[in-house]
Amino acid sequence: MKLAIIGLGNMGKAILNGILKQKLIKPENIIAADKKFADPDFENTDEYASVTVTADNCLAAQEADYIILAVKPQIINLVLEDIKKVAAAKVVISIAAGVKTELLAKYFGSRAKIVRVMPNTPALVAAGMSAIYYSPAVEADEKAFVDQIFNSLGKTVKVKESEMDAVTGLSGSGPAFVYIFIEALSDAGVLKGLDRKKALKLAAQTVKGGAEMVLSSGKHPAELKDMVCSPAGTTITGVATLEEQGFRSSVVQAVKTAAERSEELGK
Ligand SMILES: NC(=O)C1=CN([C@@H]2O[C@H](COP(=O)(O)OP(=O)(O)OC[C@H]3O[C@@H](n4cnc5c(N)ncnc54)[C@H](O)[C@@H]3O)[C@@H](O)[C@H]2O)C=CC1
Ligand SMILES: O=C(O)[C@@H]1CCC=N1
Repeated sequence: MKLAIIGLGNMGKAILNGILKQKLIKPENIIAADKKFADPDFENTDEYASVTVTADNCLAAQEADYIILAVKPQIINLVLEDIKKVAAAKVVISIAAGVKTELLAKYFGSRAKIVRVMPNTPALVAAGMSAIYYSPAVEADEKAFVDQIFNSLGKTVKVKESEMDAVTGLSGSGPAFVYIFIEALSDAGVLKGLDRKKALKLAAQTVKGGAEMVLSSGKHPAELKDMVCSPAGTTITGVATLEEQGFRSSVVQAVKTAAERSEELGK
């Protein structure tokens, strides 16, 4: 199986490097296309050394059986124009926020094999979360291969296409919200006298540990929170402050507005 990845920015690179680390597809079967490769100053450093690189989207699409579109929603039409003549019978996997299968079908036809995936950047360390929607024409063996790609990068979940904007606001954008939380936790540690390195380690491992508890204990987050809160203790004092400061509602608004932006991008 040959895979083309078109758009090697933050997410395209996370997917490529994740796949290479997991050794799921041999590097010689991967072709990476990005307009930046046409830049005379571009150096094919270690990052891409093992895969074929090109600035020609059409060539990449022509060579491949599976094509991942990892370009910004705002320019996806340009890329679809580039590849429409050669990609109609292939499996086209778009990760672009908001871009609907309806738009892709305008280029490849209503019976095209279109997949929408909303991954996230922790794919780079095999801790990604990808939501997948298959259009009806995608065959079982093709679904199995796409599942395998994204399972190798972390966890996957199947969603309806109508759920994609919500997923984008939550797990697509979510890592940025989590990083801000981790940064704020470690800032607070520094404020209270810890050195930065120690504070960051304490903060990141605490978030990781909390996530592991939710995923593996089967307990509701509220119950896990209650287990940390001693009567008149330190934690409930901090929890009361978070509630006073509107932490919960800030998070809800962040995901809601991110999801709404995804809806807008799809119009
Ligand atoms: N960054 C993230 O965490 C996530 C991004 N996505 C989606 O992934 C897509 C890419 O996002 P990022 O990687 O963040 O963007 P980015 O801006 O980092 O990367 C986009 C890449 O596309 C290349 N490009 C621009 N025009 C091109 C063209 N005509 N032909 C070929 N390549 C071209 C750029 O040179 C750049 O390397 C977007 O649609 C976004 O919605 C989805 C999930 C998470
Ligand atoms: O910010 C964005 O638009 C993309 C989609 C999800 C994460 N990053």
